[in-house]
Amino acid sequence: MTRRFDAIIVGAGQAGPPLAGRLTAAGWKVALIERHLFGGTCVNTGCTPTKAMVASARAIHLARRGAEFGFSTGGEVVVDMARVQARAAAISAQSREGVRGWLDGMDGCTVIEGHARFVAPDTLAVGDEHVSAPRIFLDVGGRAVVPPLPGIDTVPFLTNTGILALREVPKHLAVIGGSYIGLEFAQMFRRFGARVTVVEKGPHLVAREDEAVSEAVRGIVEGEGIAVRTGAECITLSPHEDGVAVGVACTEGEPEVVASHVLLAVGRRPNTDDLGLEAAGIETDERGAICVDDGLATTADGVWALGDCNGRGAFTHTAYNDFEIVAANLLDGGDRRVSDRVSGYALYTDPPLGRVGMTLRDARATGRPLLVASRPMSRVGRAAEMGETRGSCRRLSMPKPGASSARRSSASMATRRSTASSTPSTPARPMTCCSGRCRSTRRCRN
Ligand SMILES: Cc1cc2nc3c(=O)[nH]c(=O)nc-3n(C[C@H](O)[C@H](O)[C@H](O)COP(=O)(O)OP(=O)(O)OC[C@H]3O[C@@H](n4cnc5c(N)ncnc54)[C@H](O)[C@@H]3O)c2cc1C
Ligand SMILES: NC(=O)c1ccc[n+]([C@@H]2O[C@H](COP(=O)([O-])OP(=O)(O)OC[C@H]3O[C@@H](n4cnc5c(N)ncnc54)[C@H](O)[C@@H]3O)[C@@H](O)[C@H]2O)c1
Repeated sequence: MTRRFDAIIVGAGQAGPPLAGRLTAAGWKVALIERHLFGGTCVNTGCTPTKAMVASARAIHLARRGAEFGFSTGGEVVVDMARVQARAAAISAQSREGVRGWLDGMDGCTVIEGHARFVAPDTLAVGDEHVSAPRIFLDVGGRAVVPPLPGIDTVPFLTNTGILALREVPKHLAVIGGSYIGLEFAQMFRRFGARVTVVEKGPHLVAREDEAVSEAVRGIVEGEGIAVRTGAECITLSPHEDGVAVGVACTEGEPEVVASHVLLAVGRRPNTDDLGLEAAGIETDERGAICVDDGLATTADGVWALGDCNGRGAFTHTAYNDFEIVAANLLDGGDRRVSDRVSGYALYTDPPLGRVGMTLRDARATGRPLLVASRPMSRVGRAAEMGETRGSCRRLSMPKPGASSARRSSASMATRRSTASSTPSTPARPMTCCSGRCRSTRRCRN
């Protein structure tokens, strides 16, 4: 039997539930299919538990700095990892139940639990059942990449999911990958009391940023006692009596790091390999990201892809903004485009790194005149009062072609007040449709 709806949404992550809300409010009959945890990555194994743990780590860090602020805790700060873990899990659970309750109570929304797979362009199978609709929205997210590092099959390792279940502080955590996930976990576990080594194959940490920003971040984490090994292009893993031997012999320094635990934080891949996309004629690029046009339509009529699975952003705020674009275009007669989005980035180390708009490197590459203003946090009065003088803030401005005053600007800052993660809607640089192979460019435009 096939159940018919006006629309089907696959995935209850960051874009699916709000889209269900808008569509049902417009009178559509909607099916929302989720195969695992409501709220998706962000709520269950991403933003929510990690930021809860970042908060524990920061409280612990501040307690250790008590003397500086004028108090004493009467001895060494003792970390109870099981309680840190339980606190984060409870905050996640509350959010997950909130998403589930919202969908269950949504008039016109049918929640179906199970793995969805296309069997025809307008039909998905979920277990023994078939559901069909003229409009289908994919919000299937992604999962941690596990690269074929030599020895990977011979040792235990963690990803962002497994590390959240640790109830004891690792003796020595080796973090492979020095970007968002790697650095957030590296700093929090260092503050929990672990020895931590970050192993990054590129020459810099957080390589999307300007070199000076990357080096400032490196200085901050090294200042807390985290060892950083960059340029580690030939990492090997092998069993060791004390855990895992991580070979980093290709760089200067010790050729091997022996860790009790290894975290892989080397990127994410979209959950598109088991969706039956070929049955609907939906194309993907070489990373498995679904090819979409500027309005997030896929290469199949009546199918859209939102969030991490379309490769056009990998943040909660970009997934949510995808929902806003699709809903505005379908329901409000809008003509919103992904290429109109100014990307905002936030790395929740402490101090956090926030950036909206271009890097200095990209701005310089335009060849246009630039105004650059920067200030170390050590020269900001409020930062000194808060004891938060690490890092700096910077603002870039460039005149619009033909305009006399500086109109476009970007800002990056590593400061306590840079934690906003919303995305402004002023024009940004153009983005390409797909990151690589796209057999059809019918819907792909810059
Ligand atoms: C450790 C970590 C920390 C992060 N921290 C931040 C942060 O601080 N700020 C930020 O902006 N971003 C952060 N992110 C990124 C953020 O979590 C993602 O960008 C966001 O969750 C993407 O939302 P989504 O809706 O695209 O996908 P997801 O949230 O991954 O949701 C996809 C859902 O689809 C379901 N699904 C998949 N396939 C199927 C199928 N075939 N049938 C049925 N259901 C299916 C999945 O079970 C899942 O529930 C973090 C990510 C990680 C891993
Ligand atoms: N604060 C946030 O908003 C936040 C937090 C966590 C995750 N996220 C999202 O999740 C995505 C994934 O994060 P991520 O940090 O895993 O990936 P990433 O793509 O941001 O960075 C991966 C890092 O691993 C390195 N790397 C790749 N292969 C390697 C190898 N074999 N050995 C050593 N290093 C290697 C890369 O050079 C890069 O520095 C991010 O792009 C981001 O969008 C966001």
